Amino acid sequence: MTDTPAALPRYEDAVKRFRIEDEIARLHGDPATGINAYVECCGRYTGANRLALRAISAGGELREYSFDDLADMSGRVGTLLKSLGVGPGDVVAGMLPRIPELVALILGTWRIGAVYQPLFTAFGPKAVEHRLSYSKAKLVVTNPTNRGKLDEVENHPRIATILAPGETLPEGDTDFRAALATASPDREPVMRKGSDLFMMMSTSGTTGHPKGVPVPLSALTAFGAYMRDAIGLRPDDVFWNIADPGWAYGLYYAITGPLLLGIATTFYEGAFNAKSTYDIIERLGVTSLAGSPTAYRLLMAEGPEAAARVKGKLRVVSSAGEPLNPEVIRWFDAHLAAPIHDHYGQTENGMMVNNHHGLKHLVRAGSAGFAMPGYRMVVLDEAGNELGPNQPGVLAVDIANSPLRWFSGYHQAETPAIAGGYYRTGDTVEYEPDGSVSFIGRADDVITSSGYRIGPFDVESALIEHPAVNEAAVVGVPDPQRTEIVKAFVVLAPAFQGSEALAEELAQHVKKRLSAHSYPREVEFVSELPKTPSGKIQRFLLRKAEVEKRKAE
Ligand SMILES: CC(C)(COP(=O)(O)OP(=O)(O)OC[C@H]1O[C@@H](n2cnc3c(N)ncnc32)[C@H](O)[C@@H]1OP(=O)(O)O)[C@@H](O)C(=O)NCCC(=O)NCCSC(=O)CC(=O)O
Repeated sequence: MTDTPAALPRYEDAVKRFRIEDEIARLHGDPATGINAYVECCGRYTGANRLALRAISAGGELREYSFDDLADMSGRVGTLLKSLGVGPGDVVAGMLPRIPELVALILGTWRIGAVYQPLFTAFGPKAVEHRLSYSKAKLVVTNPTNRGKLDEVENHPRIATILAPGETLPEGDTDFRAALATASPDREPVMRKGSDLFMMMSTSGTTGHPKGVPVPLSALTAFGAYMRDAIGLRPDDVFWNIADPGWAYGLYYAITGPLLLGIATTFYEGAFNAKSTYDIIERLGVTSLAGSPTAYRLLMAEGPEAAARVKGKLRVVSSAGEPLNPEVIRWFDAHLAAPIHDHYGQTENGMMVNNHHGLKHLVRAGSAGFAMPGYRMVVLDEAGNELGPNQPGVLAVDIANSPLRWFSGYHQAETPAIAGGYYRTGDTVEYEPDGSVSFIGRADDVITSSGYRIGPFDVESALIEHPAVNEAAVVGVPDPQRTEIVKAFVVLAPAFQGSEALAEELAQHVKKRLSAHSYPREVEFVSELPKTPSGKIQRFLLRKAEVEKRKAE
């Protein structure tokens, strides 16, 4: 290790606060007894009629569930999974909206020592097929809205479907609700090691399809630390993280994190809009809100009158997924009287750089924040040397000196981001002498849109499936609402002519086949794409030209 740069004066402090071994020992008495995520997030809070979940249906009906209710439901899920042949280490996938059964499914999966894989409900068959093929999931649990997509997935595993009254069960499926009604709620948790997996996530990179991110049980320590130190969650908070649990921020910190601390979480089944968000904040008296800047910009766009009715209600607001604009910080202060703090993380390792609501000395307005205690974050040059303040480089985790770090490589795929004792995030940053970090951008072609991380290769692959498309290059272009939007440059097959109708058809094709959130909102037809002499598409040239074009407008 080179000298600790001045940027990280709080690093020793961090190591003292969080040693994974100490934390696991604290939670379990003796690490040799093992760990079970259901016990951590539910089992140990039963018997006190303690609130665990407020679930608001799409129609606005509020139902509350205690940890005891979730223990009962997840026990039944565990029994059902066992009867379907699922055992410790097997993967169970869930493609469900934010309904109480989703929490029961996740906890029940963990209870029997199995691994939960989220499938975002906006995914089309192509995105689902890829994820199920590498995870080798033994079962998918879904609902009728999403069930049809699985028919287009080759070699899909067994399916359990959650039916509403009056809906018919597709042939061969297990009726999830009916099976739970008769299953025993008594299910002894299967204890595992800290290095065993309990989630299988996925994330997009520049090249190839999304890769699996295996999450070991030891990550619970990091998830709890984020909730306590960065979100600053308190027992008296009414907490709502609006992120979808189909992705890391939602699964880690809308479900796992609050339940781990024994604090209730909130689900709203309906689609996001500013009005319903204000309604729910007012109705439940939400005091701690988490979500992405796009969601916050949409709240701003609703105007000060809409904000006025919840002004002063929010104690703290946390923002993740994209850099937070200073304008949002000012607006939240003026119209909601709420401190909104920027937090940074990735599916790999979770949140790592934050303005900590719970640690006031680790806040610097306008910056991305400080390394979370438990992580030693550094900035590296291309050769892998640690840089000092005010020098741009790649943000990285010093593996040996970050006790909360848990990511150790992609599922059955190379992980060039881990090398020389560091994990490189792929984000370009620099830091101030006080250790606060400022973001400059991505060091690769990954697109950040509405807080989602979108891999251009996936979108290009979906476009090329369309008969009109010969070649495609996909880049992120700046957008005031969504940070970036996906733009596709398309070279058409000879028999086709570019038109608005064809652009729309291509967008819809990607939306249906790949995912509703990653379709190109702009399509430009071009005669050729810029390439290197070896034939590699130079996306950065397209992006640069777009940025310049937009500046000139
Ligand atoms: C800010 C938002 C609430 C705004 O929601 P919107 O609905 O306006 O827009 P969107 O971008 O989600 O959706 C784009 C399009 O997909 C559609 N769509 C969205 N969800 C859908 C679903 N479940 N089923 C079918 N369609 C769906 C929308 O209607 C919309 O269509 P149309 O365009 O036709 O209107 C949302 O984008 C959001 O929650 N973003 C945060 C994402 C997030 O959690 N990021 C953290 C991940 S960070 C993380 O986990 C780390 C990592 O990434 O590695």
